[in-house]
Amino acid sequence: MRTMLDLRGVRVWPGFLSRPEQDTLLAGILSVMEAAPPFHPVTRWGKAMSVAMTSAGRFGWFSDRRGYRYEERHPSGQSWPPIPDAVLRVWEAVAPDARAPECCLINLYRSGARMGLHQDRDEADLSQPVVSISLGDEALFRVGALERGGSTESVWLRSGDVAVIGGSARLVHHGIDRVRDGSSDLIPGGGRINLTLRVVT
Ligand SMILES: O=C(O)CCC(=O)C(=O)O
Ligand SMILES: [Fe+2]
Repeated sequence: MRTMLDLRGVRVWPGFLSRPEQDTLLAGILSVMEAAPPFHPVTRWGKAMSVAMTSAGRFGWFSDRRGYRYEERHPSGQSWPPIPDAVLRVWEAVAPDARAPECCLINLYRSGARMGLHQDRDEADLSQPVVSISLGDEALFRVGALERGGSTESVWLRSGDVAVIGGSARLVHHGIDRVRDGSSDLIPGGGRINLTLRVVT
């Protein structure tokens, strides 16, 4: 029996993936990163994000001075690589009723990277969940409310944990306050990789 935590409606399964499963996922993601190298998107305000990103799937998440959006091509001009099968299996296991994911956003947190509180709202169909897979160093994940401000709750996400941001929690504010350097040996060069699978259209 798996345990599930409920964090303001965000469902978290600690230890969802075994170490061999994490290794398989990581191998697929490292080949995506070779074909579509991570880059630091720039926000509307002209500031580069501390998290490096790339994507797999039909769409990739992108930001520059024009704002946040999904793009069909990596900045190199090439289409994004396909989402690895092992990653799709996780989506099917935790979101069996959902449509097929169209984007796997790959967030690479090297030392000092963080992600401020935000909502995932660049997708057209908000009835579809966002599935998040954590690999590598532990990260302090903060979840707030649907509205801005108010109280928040945090949990450490560890390598192999899976979270689903869906249903009534689909638009909750969330972010990564900090990552514990050296807490995992999974990622070559250290750090954390988070995958978020999304239906975009
Ligand atoms: O890194 C994480 O665990 C969260 C990532 C996230 O919220 C996002 O990519 O929108
Ligand atoms: Fe998010």
